[in-house]
Amino acid sequence: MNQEPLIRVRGLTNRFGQHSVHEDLDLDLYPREILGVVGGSGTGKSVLLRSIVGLLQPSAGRIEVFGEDLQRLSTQDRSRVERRFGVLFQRGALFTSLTLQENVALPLIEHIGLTRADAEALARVKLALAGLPGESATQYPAELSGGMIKRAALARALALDPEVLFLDEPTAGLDPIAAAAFDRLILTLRDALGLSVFLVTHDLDTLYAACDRVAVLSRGRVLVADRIDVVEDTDDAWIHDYFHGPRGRAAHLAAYPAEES
Ligand SMILES: Nc1ncnc2c1ncn2[C@@H]1O[C@H](COP(=O)(O)OP(=O)(O)OP(=O)(O)O)[C@@H](O)[C@H]1O
Repeated sequence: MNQEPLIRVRGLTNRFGQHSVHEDLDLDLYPREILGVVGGSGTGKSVLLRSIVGLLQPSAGRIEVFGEDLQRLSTQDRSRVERRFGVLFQRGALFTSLTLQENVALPLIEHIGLTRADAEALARVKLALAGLPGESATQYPAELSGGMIKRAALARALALDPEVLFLDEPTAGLDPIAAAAFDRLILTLRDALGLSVFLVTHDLDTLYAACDRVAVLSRGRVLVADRIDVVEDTDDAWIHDYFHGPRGRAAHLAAYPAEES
């Protein structure tokens, strides 16, 4: 890509005691791209996400975001940078005792100081943006399907108009139809809002349907980060098993039906 990356990770190292998760890891996220991050269980996908969004202090390395080195910033400047991120965590984490519009309004009240009425009005816009019907605004998470909860969590991640969206396994636990609809929503939001998306996933269909590039984590580093056709052809045992196993082949054929013979 001949653009400057929005996020540049260099030499990232993360260790927990004797356990090394990342060793000298490099990765870039470019403007308006959807980057899928995959790898076996425990390869450090979530730890990488948490390092970038500032929830985890890396053992070593540099993370530049919007041209600024996160580690060199004051706490105040860091939170200014981190406000430009929207994060959807693996377990959705909505407050069960709040309605959807109250959940989404919360960051608007806390971070921007909107009045409750204004925040809830804006929250309803965000819920609509995430594809939820108007009546869902006054519902509680327990009243909703898994797919709707994911959409509500996405609406909350979008509350502060982020430039970069971090999604940790957004389609986990969704049925295939809801998962495919969520993939389309991510694409639509990227196109409409010009977002860049860092998407940790195990979902092969999401990789084919939504991602511009795929980064594979293995043995503490990024083994390859490229278009999916290049990644598929990378000579590595895990990549071979993942992309050329039965599920991988099915996802590939769904994306390229003309190849079916
Ligand atoms: N705070 C922590 N303290 C100690 N070890 C940790 C901590 N956070 C993560 N780890 C370890 O780091 C490794 C990578 O964890 P991580 O959650 O990033 O994996 P992952 O690739 O996202 O896995 P999965 O696909 O199963 O979600 C794991 O071995 C995990 O136990």
